[in-house]
Amino acid sequence: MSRTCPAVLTIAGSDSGGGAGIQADLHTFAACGVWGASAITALTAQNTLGVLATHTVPAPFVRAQIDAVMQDIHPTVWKTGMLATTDIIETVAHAAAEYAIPHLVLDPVMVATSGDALLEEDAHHALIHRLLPRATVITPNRAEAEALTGLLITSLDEMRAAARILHGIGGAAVILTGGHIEDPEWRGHAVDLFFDGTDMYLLAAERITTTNTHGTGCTFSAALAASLAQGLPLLTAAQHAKTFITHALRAAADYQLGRGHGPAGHFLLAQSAPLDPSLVRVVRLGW
Ligand SMILES: Nc1ncnc2c1ncn2[C@@H]1O[C@H](COP(=O)(O)OP(=O)(O)OP(=O)(O)O)[C@@H](O)[C@H]1O
Ligand SMILES: Cc1ncc(COP(=O)(O)O)c(N)n1
Repeated sequence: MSRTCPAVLTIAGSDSGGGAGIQADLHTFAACGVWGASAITALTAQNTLGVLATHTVPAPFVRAQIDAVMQDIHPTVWKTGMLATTDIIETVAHAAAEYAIPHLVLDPVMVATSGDALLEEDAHHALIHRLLPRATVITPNRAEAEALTGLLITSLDEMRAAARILHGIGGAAVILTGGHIEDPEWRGHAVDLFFDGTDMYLLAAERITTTNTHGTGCTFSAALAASLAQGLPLLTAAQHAKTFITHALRAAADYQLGRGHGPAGHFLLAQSAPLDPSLVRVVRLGW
């Protein structure tokens, strides 16, 4: 008897260096044991030092890729990364509505670690008003949450305020990732904030000392999408994603790939011990 294979569709940009975007997503899906299909929104000529050039895919061709995957492979979870333009955002929002996709993980990619723009300025409005209302969960980092809310976010309290605003905009759950935030009470930890409109939790794990952080946000949200495709509830999926990225950053801490920010070690995970969920502390907060 044949088994169903959990599958995720990532709709994102290609990183020629392999550390972020579509490539990070597919590495992560494979490491998490789910099938990864892809619809590419843009080609970036990129390495660990930065983005040298971008070539955007026309929106109808993004739609053609989505249709080809959906009419045959039927992934139940979509994950979006670099969407580049308003046209592509609107195309993805339409398609998500037409296919009544059960879970959409929206990683609101705007700017690369290197500082290069990955989303047109005038596309922020479409991201908030067209796609966010279709999402199950949005996974902004500090800079993205600041751009979407207008708040300055330097502490856990400000993360909580931003999560409440973001939830209020589109009704999606929020996981505000705190790789670039150091709350004084949580020194030495990388802390993410989870808010689904009912419960607020903090997810904390050791902060790994490494410059190999390229694609960290993509990897976290891809692991989240993979866990949803495997049927885990959202908070459990978030815990798994946090465990996965902590292991992947640990695995990457002592190797060198490129001269800039090297990638997380998705592939090294397969060579080491199984994931240890006790690495992540989950603390319930009032809101
Ligand atoms: N140095 C670190 N040690 C441990 N975990 C980290 C570290 N940096 C980031 N993380 C974790 O990685 C995930 C993504 O975090 P982050 O907020 O850095 O996303 P991002 O800014 O989109 O990533 P990127 O650096 O790729 O742009 C979160 O779970 C965060 O807590
Ligand atoms: C195609 C693509 N998608 C996403 C990112 C963000 O990743 P990071 O913030 O680590 O640069 C990127 N650099 N390139």
